[in-house]
Amino acid sequence: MVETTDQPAPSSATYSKRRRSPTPPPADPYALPDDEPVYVPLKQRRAQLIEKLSAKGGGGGVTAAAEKRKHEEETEEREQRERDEAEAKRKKREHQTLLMEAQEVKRLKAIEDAAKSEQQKREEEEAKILAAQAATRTTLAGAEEIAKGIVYTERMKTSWQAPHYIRNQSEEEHEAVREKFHILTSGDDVPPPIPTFKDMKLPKPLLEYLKKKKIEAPTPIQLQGIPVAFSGRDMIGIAFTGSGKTLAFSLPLLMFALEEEKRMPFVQGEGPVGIIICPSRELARQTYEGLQEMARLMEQGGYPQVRALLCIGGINMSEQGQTLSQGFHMVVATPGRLQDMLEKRKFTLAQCKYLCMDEADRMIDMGFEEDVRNILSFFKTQRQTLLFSATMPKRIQDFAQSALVQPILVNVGRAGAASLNIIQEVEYVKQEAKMVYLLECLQKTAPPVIIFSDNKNEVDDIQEYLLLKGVEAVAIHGSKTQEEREYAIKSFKSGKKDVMVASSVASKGLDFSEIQHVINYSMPKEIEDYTHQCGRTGRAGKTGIATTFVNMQTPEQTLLDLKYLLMESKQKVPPFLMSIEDPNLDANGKPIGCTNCGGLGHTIRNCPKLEENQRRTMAGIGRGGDSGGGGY
Ligand SMILES: Nc1ncnc2c1ncn2[C@@H]1O[C@H](COP(=O)(O)OP(=O)(O)OP(=O)(O)O)[C@@H](O)[C@H]1O
Repeated sequence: MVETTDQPAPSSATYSKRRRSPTPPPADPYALPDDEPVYVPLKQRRAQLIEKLSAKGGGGGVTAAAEKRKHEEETEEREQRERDEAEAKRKKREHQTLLMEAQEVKRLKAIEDAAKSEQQKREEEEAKILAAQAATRTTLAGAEEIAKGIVYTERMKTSWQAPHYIRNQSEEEHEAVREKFHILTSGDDVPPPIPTFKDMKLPKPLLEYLKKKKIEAPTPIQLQGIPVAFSGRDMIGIAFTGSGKTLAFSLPLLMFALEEEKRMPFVQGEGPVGIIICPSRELARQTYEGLQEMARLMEQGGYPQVRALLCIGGINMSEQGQTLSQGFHMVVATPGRLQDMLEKRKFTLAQCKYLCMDEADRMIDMGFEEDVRNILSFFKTQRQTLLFSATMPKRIQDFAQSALVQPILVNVGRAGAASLNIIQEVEYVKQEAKMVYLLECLQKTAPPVIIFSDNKNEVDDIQEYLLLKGVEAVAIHGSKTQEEREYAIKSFKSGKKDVMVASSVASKGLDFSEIQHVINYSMPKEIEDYTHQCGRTGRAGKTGIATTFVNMQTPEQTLLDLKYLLMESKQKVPPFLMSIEDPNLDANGKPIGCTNCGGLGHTIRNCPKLEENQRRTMAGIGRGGDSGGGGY
C-alpha cells in the first residue's frame, strides 16, 4: 500500500511517536556555522602535515624529519629571541633605577655640600690627599713580622731609674721643668726630665768627656730624651738643628753596649746590640767618631772595651777587619751598605735590641723606606726604636707609629722651625747679579762659611768662581767621589779651607763647628730643606747668620713659606716678602698651612714635597738622588 499525502494531520500522539532529530543545544553566539572551515594555527597544521607525511614512510620520512628539525630550530630561535628581549627590558629597567638612584645620591650630596662650610670641604679634601699618601706607605716592620702577624705590645724594660729625689717629685714639678725648657711630650708614663748629666747616672769618664767638650748641662732634647731612651721606651725626638740630638741617642746606645759587655763579654761573630742608621755617609761617620771617642775614654777609665763598626758605602770594610773579627757592640750605618752586609751575612741582628734612625723623616722621604723595611726583617726580637729629626711632618709620625710600641713624643720647639740662635736675612738679588754679590756677601762674617745650591753644576761653578777670586773653597755634591768628599770635609773642618760650597742634601745633619755664615745661593723649594741648611750655623747655643738669595725666579708659594717661617722664628721680614698675600687664609685670617710638610705658605694641595715624592715615584728614584752623602 502506498501512502498518500492527503492523509489527515497526525495527532500530537502520533507526532510524538515519529523519529525526530534531537533538540539543538541553545545557540552559541560565537559558534561557527557548520559549513565554515575551522581555523587551525600554522604550527598545528605543520605538525599535522609532518605527522601525515611521516605515517606514509619512505623518502617522505627524511623530508619530514628535516621539516621537524627546522621547525624545532625555529621555535628555539624564537623562544631565545623572546628571552633576550625580556632580559634586555629587565636590564634597561634596572639601569634606569640605578641611574635614578645615582641622580638622587648626587642631588642629596649637592644639598649636603652646599650646607658644608668652605673649611669643611677643604679639610675633607686634604684628609683624602693625606690618606692617599698614607696608602702608598705600608707598615714600617720587617717582612717576617708582617707575615707572621707579630705585633709587639709590651714596652722594653731596662734597669735604669731616675735618682730617688727626682722620682719623688710630683708630675706637676716635672711638667714645670718641661715648660721651662719648652719641651712638649706625649705618650703614657713619660719618664721625668733630668736637668743634669750627673743625675742621669752617667759614669765618671763620660762626665769628664762632656766637661772637656764644654758640654756642661744637657740641652732640652737631651734632658728629656736621654731619660726616655735610658728607660727603654720607643721615642720620636724632634728638636731644632744643632740642639744636640746626636748625643741624645748615642749615649744610651753606648751605655747599653757597656751593660751587655759586662754581662757577657763579646767574642767573634757576636753583636751588635744596637744600630744607628743615618741618611748620609758623612753623617754616619761623624756619629761613629763620637761613639768611638766616648768608648775609648770609658775603656781608659777602667770600663770594659766596647767596639763600634762603621758601615757605609765607599769604604773598604776590611779596614775594620779587627773590629769584625773581635765581635762588636754598635753599628753606625747608611741603609744601603747595612742591608748589603746583612744580606751577605757579614753579621746578624739576632742580638740587636736598639735601633735609632737619625733624620728619620729625610731617610723615608729620600726613598730609603724599602731598605729600612728590609733591615727590620733581620731583627729576631723586639727592639727599642728611636726616631730623631729637626723636622718630622705628621705623615711621617703617623707612619712611624706602626714601628713603635707605646712611643713617647718629645718635641722641643715647633717641628720645622729654625733655631732661634740664627739671624736669618733674606736678600733680593737678580739672577745675573748673584755670583758677583756672593763675594760681597762673604764679607759679612769671618770664615768658615757654607754656600748651598740645589744644583750640582752650580755648585761647581760657584767653587770655580771663588777659586778664581782667590777664595779657599771646596765643593761637595753627589757626583763627587768618596775621596773628594772626604777631602772637602776634612779640609773644611780643620780650617784649611774657608768656604764649602755644597748641594742641599750633601751636608745635612753635619756638625761643622762654629760655622759663622750660611748662604743659601738659591732658596730651596721645600721649607724643611731651608731649615736644615740654615741649621748648619747657630749650633750648640752659638749664634750665626743665614743669608738667602731670592728673586723673580723664586716661586711665590716658596716665598710665602719663607715669610711665615721668618715670622715664627721672630726674624725681620723684608717688605717685599711682607707684601705677598696669602690666598689660603682661614676664617680668622690665619694661614691654613700644609698638613704634609708643615709649611705655612701653602696647603697640602700644592705641597712641593708631595710633588717631589710623586716625581721620584714616577722616575723610580730610590736612595735619594743627589744625596751627596750617597746613602749606600
Ligand atoms: N749639652 C750640650 N751643650 C753644649 N753643646 C752641645 C751639647 N750637646 C751637644 N752639643 C754640641 O752641639 C753641636 C750640635 O749637636 P748635634 O750635631 O747633635 O745637633 P743635632 O741636633 O743633631 O743637629 P742636626 O739636626 O743639624 O743634625 C755638637 O757640636 C755637639 O758637640
